[in-house]
Amino acid sequence: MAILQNTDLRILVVDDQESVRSHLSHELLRMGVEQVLEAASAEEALAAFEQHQPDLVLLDILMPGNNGYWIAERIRDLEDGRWTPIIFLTGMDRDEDLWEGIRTGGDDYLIKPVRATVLAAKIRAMQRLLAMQRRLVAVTEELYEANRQLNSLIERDALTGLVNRRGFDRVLHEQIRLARRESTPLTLMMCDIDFFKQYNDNLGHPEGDKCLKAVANMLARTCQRPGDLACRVGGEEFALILPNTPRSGAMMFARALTELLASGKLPHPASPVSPYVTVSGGITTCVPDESTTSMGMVTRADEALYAAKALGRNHFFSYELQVTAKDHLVAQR
Ligand SMILES: Nc1nc2c(ncn2[C@@H]2O[C@H](COP(=O)(O)OP(=O)(O)OP(=O)(O)O)[C@@H](O)[C@H]2O)c(=O)[nH]1
Repeated sequence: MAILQNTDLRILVVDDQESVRSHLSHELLRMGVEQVLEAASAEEALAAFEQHQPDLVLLDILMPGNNGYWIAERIRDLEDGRWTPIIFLTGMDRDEDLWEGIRTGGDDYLIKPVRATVLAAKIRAMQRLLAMQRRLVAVTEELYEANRQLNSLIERDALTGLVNRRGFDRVLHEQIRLARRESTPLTLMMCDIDFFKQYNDNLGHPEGDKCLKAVANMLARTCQRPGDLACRVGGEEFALILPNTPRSGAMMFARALTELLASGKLPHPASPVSPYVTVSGGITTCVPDESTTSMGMVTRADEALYAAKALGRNHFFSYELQVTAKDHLVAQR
């Protein structure tokens, strides 16, 4: 009669004696175990363990070659965050043997001959522990995923969907470290919608929100490489973190953004500089060294943005560019 319930259990029986293995297999199947695997040596046991990942192992101790203690230790090494119950089934009845069995990784220790009901009870107890352990793993994974989602929400701007100031601070810090380690150029671009106050005053706050979303969308579209990141760092202020981007690349980026905005033709009836929405941008590029900080880069980009505004807005400005680009890009020094 099947005395074990819900036994989709796969059990590995390790014993060098064929008669013991087949007797145990027969008993286990009679109890209701779904599948029994047999191994006659340490090598066979480990191969079967790796290939079939049994739910439980019944392990003899005295065998030619490596013994059961050795197998238990290897099994514990092979488990990667998992836990497989191991029950020793042996004729060795000294307390020291039992101690060694538990020490090397066994979870229980039974002395042969073992009555079927006792074995079934022990397996049942292990099944319960196994179910708890699996639930714990599942809950840990759920928690990890929930935490990941929470973190990404915390770093997201609700209106535009871009990374917010908090995420910007973290990523910029990380990218400075990375660029310093790899000696690669890092570009930071701070952008600001021109005369946005007038936009709001003229068309109303809801339209202002739509405009912010549209500009955010364009910024995100301009970020084409996987490392590029568009962020909303303030009301109508955006930042772009562009790893591995030298000054020439920063200039191309600014041009692409300006062209995208120009083609978008978002009406801005209150703007003194254009009938359409424009942005100004401050750019800084460097190969970070020990003295480079997030705050230093942001300050430098902000100063460049201020200069771009002073030049009449609808400009990108960098203190570090060597050449003057046509139209909207201005370089100095
Ligand atoms: N619609 C909307 N407006 C916002 C939001 N956050 C900030 N603003 C507005 O953005 C405007 C920013 O104004 P200013 O800092 O004077 O900037 P500006 O008018 O663009 O001037 P310049 O940058 O010098 O061209 C303010 O009117 C804010 O109310 C938002 O989430 N939605």
